[in-house]
Amino acid sequence: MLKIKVPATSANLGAGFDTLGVALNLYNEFIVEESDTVQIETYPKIPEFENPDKNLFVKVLKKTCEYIGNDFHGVKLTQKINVPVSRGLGSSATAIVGAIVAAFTANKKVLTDEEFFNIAYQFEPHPDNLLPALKGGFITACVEDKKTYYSKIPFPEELKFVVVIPDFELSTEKARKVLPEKVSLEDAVFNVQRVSLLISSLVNKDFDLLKVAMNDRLHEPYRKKLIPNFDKVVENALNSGAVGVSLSGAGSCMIALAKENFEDIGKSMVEAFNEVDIKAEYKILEIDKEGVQVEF
Ligand SMILES: Nc1ncnc2c1ncn2[C@@H]1O[C@H](COP(=O)(O)OP(=O)(O)OP(=O)(O)O)[C@@H](O)[C@H]1O
Ligand SMILES: N[C@@H](CCO)C(=O)O
Repeated sequence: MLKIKVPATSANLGAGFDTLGVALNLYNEFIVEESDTVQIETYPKIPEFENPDKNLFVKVLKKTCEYIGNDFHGVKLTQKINVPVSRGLGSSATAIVGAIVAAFTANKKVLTDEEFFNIAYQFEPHPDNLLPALKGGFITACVEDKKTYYSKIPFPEELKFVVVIPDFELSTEKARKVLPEKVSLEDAVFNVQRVSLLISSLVNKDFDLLKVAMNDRLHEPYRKKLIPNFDKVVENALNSGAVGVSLSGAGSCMIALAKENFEDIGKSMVEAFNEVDIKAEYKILEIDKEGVQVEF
């Protein structure tokens, strides 16, 4: 029996589109036991996830066994799901990372980064979610000539994340379809300037710069049409003391960075969604430094 615990992630942080990601202390747990058939239980119950042909964890587990060269006979999988699904908190990355690590651990194989990406990218081509889920912490990544390069960035202990979770799903697929194929040089420069400032202001603890540094022109202007009252959520969070706010991943969650007033910020973001008749809840989270954890 293996117990795999994988953290939620928040990709982008505004200007770091497809580049930056952070692991959060909210976890999905996957309990993996030997079986000759595929049996899946989810807590809370999500019938779609109990379908052996559709479950992402099982698909990745099968593919990884094939990659390793072992026949896949079945699995008894128990999922304890705490990461909201299709909300921009890396739920798919938890399943992909969990399954790859489970298969390598069960087969007593060492997982290299290259092997990890070879398998993981067949399911999700976004290192900004995959890497924090695997390694923990705050990570910047890029892919060049099919190779992934990444580096961990120290994250200031002073900051916490206030995440507002609206009561509607937004798949990454849908949120990518609204993006333009080309952007202007002006918008590209806008983001290069801000993502550089974002990293520097976090490392140097110049938190007053984050409000500007998290601004983005590559994805949020297009995606905010899918998030009712987006601007008001941002405004309320900043007025309640957040130092920066962005969409989390591809949405629908939004995430505020703050040193204090966490409850007020969370309530104010929920209120903005409630104004347009959308139920929402908030969570106050911290960075997860460890990434995926395995218990035998
Ligand atoms: N615990 C899980 N078990 C099996 N499949 C899952 C699980 N969690 C998520 N998935 C799969 O991942 C899909 C959601 O992935 P999607 O990339 O759209 O959103 P996300 O990962 O939550 O958000 P983002 O990528 O923006 O952070 C679900 O529809 C489901 O197919
Ligand atoms: N960087 C990705 C993360 C979602 O997987 C996006 O924003 O589409």
